[in-house]
Amino acid sequence: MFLYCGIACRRKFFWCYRLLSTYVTKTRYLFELKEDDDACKKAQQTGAFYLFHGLAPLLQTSAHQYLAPRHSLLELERLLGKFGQDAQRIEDSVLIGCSEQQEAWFALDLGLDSSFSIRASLHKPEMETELKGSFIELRKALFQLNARDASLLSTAQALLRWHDAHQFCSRSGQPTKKNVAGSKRVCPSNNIIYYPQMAPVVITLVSDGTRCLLARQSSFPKGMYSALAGFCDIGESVEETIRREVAEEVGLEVESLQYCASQHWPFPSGSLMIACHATVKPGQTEIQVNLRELETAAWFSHDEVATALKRKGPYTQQQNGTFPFWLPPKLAISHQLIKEWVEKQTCSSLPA
Ligand SMILES: NC(=O)C1=CN([C@@H]2O[C@H](COP(=O)(O)OP(=O)(O)OC[C@H]3O[C@@H](n4cnc5c(N)ncnc54)[C@H](O)[C@@H]3O)[C@@H](O)[C@H]2O)C=CC1
Ligand SMILES: [Mg+2]
Repeated sequence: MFLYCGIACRRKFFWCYRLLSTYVTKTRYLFELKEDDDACKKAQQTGAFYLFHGLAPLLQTSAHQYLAPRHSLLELERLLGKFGQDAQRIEDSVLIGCSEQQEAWFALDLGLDSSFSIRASLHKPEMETELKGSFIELRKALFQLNARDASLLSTAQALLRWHDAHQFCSRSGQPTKKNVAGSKRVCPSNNIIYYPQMAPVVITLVSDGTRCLLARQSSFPKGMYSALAGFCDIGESVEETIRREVAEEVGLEVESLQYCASQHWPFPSGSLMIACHATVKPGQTEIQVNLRELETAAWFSHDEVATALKRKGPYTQQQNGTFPFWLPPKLAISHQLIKEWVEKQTCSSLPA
């Protein structure tokens, strides 16, 4: 969809009109809100707020799914007033996106202590009743949200967590101040700017040509296997991380690395998951599991993996005491990576 629109430029009275897509318009609007505190404050007047409590989003249940309700500034001010909290607390909110009609979306945590309100966490049950919802841990709810809400709430949680953990300048020890959008914090005593950070993680599906290697950490739900994942060490390229992680975790050497996709992942504190395929070097298929990192790892055939992709939960214990072999749900990037491998294998086995 294309429309005519005006983009407010820094220089007063200078407007340029040209054909821009809705996406570009939206992107430029968000950029403006991050750069201009007054514009962002104005956007809060007509904007909508996603609420959190102790980093758990407010959710409502609807037909086996969770919905994330939004509240206007007026509703939020009323709520804070009712619970004896200062409306200044709204200054803790962070910008997380906007609609195509340029309604700005913010996230606010009502449970974290802030300079505007301490001991806020006391009101959680009463707030849930008032808001007709529950504050549910994101880890439990993520896969029962639609893709848009999952992405917005993941961003919001990572950003709220980052602000909560970066209240002070690591050089001067003085309190830092966030800009209105929450895209940075500044130390007033030395002007050091802190930007929200995320940790790059590589997730790799290793193949030997016909089988793929899947592994379990003891913290995974019973029966679930996934591709190998690991944080990038400082100074490493993505390719170096893949080679090191595969060697560390399963004792194999890989080559023919191929990028698949990426995804923001809010756990443990905001990661950029970079998904890749890799092939083991010829003759290197014997797995040596690093038990400090993994519970187990094994090679799986195309048919085993294709069947597991189609399997639907709940994955309950079977009569023989074991759990069925299953794979991460659709929203997880590992699912996409494994699905892509299955599709490639299917194509390559078709007669030419
Ligand atoms: N979205 C998805 O489909 C999947 C996501 N993951 C995520 O990938 C991430 C990395 O996987 P792991 O196998 O746990 O990594 P890993 O193999 O690097 O091992 C984790 C260890 O790395 C160290 N570490 C180094 N840098 C770290 C950092 N910035 N933050 C935290 N720990 C750091 C810690 O000692 C930690 O115990 C996890 O957060 C996990 O949630 C894992 C599998 C699937
Ligand atoms: Mg790992």
